[in-house]
Amino acid sequence: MQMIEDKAALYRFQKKHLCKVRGVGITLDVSRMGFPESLWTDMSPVMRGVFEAMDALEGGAIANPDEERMVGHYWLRAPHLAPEQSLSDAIQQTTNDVIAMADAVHGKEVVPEKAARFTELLVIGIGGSALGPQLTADALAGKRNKLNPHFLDNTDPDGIERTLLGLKSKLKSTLAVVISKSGGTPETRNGMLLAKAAYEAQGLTFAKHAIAVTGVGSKLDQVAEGEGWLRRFPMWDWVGGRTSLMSAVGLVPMALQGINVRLLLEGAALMDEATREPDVKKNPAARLALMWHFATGGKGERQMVMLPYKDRLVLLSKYLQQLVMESLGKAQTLEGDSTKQGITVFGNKGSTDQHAYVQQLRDGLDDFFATFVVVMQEYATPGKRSEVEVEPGITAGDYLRGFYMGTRTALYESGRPSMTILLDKLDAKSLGGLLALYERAVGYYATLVNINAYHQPGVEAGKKAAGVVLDLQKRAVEHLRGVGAEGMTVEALAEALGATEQIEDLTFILEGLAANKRRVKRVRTSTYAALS
Ligand SMILES: O=P(O)(O)OC[C@H]1O[C@](O)(CO)[C@@H](O)[C@@H]1O
Repeated sequence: MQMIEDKAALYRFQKKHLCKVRGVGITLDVSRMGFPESLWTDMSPVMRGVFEAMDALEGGAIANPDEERMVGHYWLRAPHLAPEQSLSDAIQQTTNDVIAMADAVHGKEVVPEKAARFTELLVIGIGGSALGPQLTADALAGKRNKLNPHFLDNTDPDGIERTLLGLKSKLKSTLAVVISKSGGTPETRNGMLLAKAAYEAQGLTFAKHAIAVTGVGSKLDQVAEGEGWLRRFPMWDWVGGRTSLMSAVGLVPMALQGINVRLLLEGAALMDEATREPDVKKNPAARLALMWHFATGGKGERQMVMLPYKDRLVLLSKYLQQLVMESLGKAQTLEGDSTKQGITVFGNKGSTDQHAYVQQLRDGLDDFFATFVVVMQEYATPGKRSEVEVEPGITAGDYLRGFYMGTRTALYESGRPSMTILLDKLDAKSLGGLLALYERAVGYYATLVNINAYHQPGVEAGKKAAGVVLDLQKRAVEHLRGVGAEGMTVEALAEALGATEQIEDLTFILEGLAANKRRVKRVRTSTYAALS
């Protein structure tokens, strides 16, 4: 990495290369990335093609060729840019409907079956249908939420039970929002069915407490319609799960919690305007993508370590993990040639990480670049508290900024690249801007390395394989039922089911059922029988 030893020269370099988006209060500082000054000019011709591809995408091209879909998340915050009037109308109508619905819930026009008002919000979804709402719920929570958010984002029965038990006496005043673009994701379906059972166990009708966000006509949509749920909001095939926060997927939970969704959309729209700038030096998303490209050699050679110095942003790295890794982790170029692409993302929060993995970042493997996310204003309303001084003239917040600066310097001194994203303050507008910045940087980077950022074929492979395993379980249990108390060895069972190649899976299935005292017991080593 190209270092600038002289502090005054480094300061001049930093000032020269700062990129500010004033309307959203976000500044990108790439001065510690160790790049040559010629990079912007060298990459400008390549970036022209990248900008053209983005223009085409925003204009409604089939930018996701494998799924033959348009890619329209930028229209969600600028509906007038959608390529068809019907799409603009649908976006505007949905946003208005979501806000009106949340107002009706807050104003007690929509009330639960057996309680005076809704006070809790149970969001059921996974991946792109959970990570954004989880991030915003934590980052933008007010002193008092209009509805308090809770999440079911897995098919772990213990995790689900824990959340539902936590809600127990409040379930009657809990509004469940089930979110699934496809409407067929098993984890979400399972969470919904377990939640439904909990409502019913308390004599409550789930439908009178439930809202669906899903594709029109999906399995979930049919269930919601058939059972007469409170509301259904649409999700469109031209919005990817990992970029769906600004569709009904994110707007419904955010609006119900009491977050100003219009401000979030405004921040994203402002960032979109700034990142459409064709001059690389003035375009923060282009700079970000180029920094990733420079740092990783365009081959993912370094990992992206996210270090937000803000507790409220602790979920940012999880959110970006999906956005970046599901988008960029690809095996084929756009032409179908073999490649191995991706950038590994991890992180937690500063300065907490100082006491965990920063030791390795400073002294160990040189295989990453750090991204510090720093929020200048400590509280939403500065100057309104009498601050505790932890040392004469020094507060906890001073320490937080001090640790950021200290860690940045320590990394630089050991030749480790880092960049900083500085937020003037954290609110719906700046968070909308920050997420829009990453969305576009991911899009630009994908074009730089010539891949489709908008599909996820690898995930589908795992889902199919899980389906095969569950089918094997059903057949195994059925067969053991006909065998009697003496049971069968796993080898004999595999033979009988014509599944000798799946004997490892079969063993794990039987062990899992026996461990949970469900349907199967182990009678001897490697021998199982059906539970009577
Ligand atoms: O919203 P859905 O269709 O339930 O999908 C949830 C998530 O599953 C994925 O397809 C990956 O399994 C993500 O891309 C998506 O965000």
